[in-house]
Amino acid sequence: MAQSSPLILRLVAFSINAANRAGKIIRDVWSQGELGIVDKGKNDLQTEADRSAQRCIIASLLRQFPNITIIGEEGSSNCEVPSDWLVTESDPSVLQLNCPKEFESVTDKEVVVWVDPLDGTSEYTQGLLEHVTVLVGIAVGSQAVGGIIHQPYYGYASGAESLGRTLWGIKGIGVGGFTPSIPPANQRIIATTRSHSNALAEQAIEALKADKVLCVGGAGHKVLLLMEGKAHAYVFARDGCKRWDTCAPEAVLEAMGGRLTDMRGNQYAYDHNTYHANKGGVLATAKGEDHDWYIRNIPENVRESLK
Ligand SMILES: Nc1ncnc2c1ncn2[C@@H]1O[C@H](COP(=O)(O)O)[C@@H](OP(=O)(O)O)[C@H]1O
Ligand SMILES: [Mg+2]
Ligand SMILES: [Mg+2]
Ligand SMILES: [Mg+2]
Repeated sequence: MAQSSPLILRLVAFSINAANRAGKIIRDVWSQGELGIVDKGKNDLQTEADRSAQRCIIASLLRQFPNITIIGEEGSSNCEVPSDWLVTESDPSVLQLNCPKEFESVTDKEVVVWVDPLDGTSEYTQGLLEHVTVLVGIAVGSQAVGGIIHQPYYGYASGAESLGRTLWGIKGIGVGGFTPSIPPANQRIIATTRSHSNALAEQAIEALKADKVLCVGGAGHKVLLLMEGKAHAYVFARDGCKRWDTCAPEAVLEAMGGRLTDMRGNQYAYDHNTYHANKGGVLATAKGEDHDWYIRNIPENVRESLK
């Protein structure tokens, strides 16, 4: 790995390959058919794919970057992994990028990596495989700066021979791995949960008077819809999402010019001392959308309940 590249570029470049490797593990677990489903709480599923993908990503990252803080959804993991799970290479094109001045001298101590090894677990167990993503978010201080969204089953529905794609973004640089697009004018398409709704979340969707509501799985997948021009906003007006769900999506979306906040317009903090729960809900809007319009039109009682 080019040691001369700034840490933030090395982390994104390496995490692209780690997320790809985790995506292959997710496909292998699915095709072997033994999902090993556990409910961690209430409607909070974990499978062998979540566990193994997390071990792959964290073991690989820790070998390359032993002094950074890593927080993974599936808790502390055994880092003794099969040797073919250990990633050692980085994406060469990201290492060559020009790093924004403000991130040039970021050190290990300032970095937190938030890992969601499989986002959209509920949909994965139901065979809605294109909703699944692998999320690696890189925070500097409290800010989400870099993100990787790997979609292991991209191309599955169209019968593509080679599956998967990896999107990345770095604030101040931009995005890669896909063709950014903005959603159509004069329409409002809202993406929301299909497996974790409640009365509050429904009330918010109702109030926004969408032309179309897309109920789909995964925080990564919903933000992907915003970045490909298929939805204008992602609205999740309840608790339940966590920092590992939003760190990577926030960084990639904002690197492209969109926004991700809680339902009151506040950004989440991603430093190592922060809470994990996104108690204020999730409101993300595509590039060019009026984020504040959505905040103004969320009923006051909903915003008040999500403090
Ligand atoms: N009430 C809840 N309990 C547990 N996890 C929740 C939740 N609400 C949302 N999430 C998590 O937030 C992510 C996006 O949710 P959704 O797909 O419903 O929009 C999913 O991440 P994971 O699949 O990584 O757990 C989901 O499990
Ligand atoms: Mg989960
Ligand atoms: Mg998730
Ligand atoms: Mg997950």
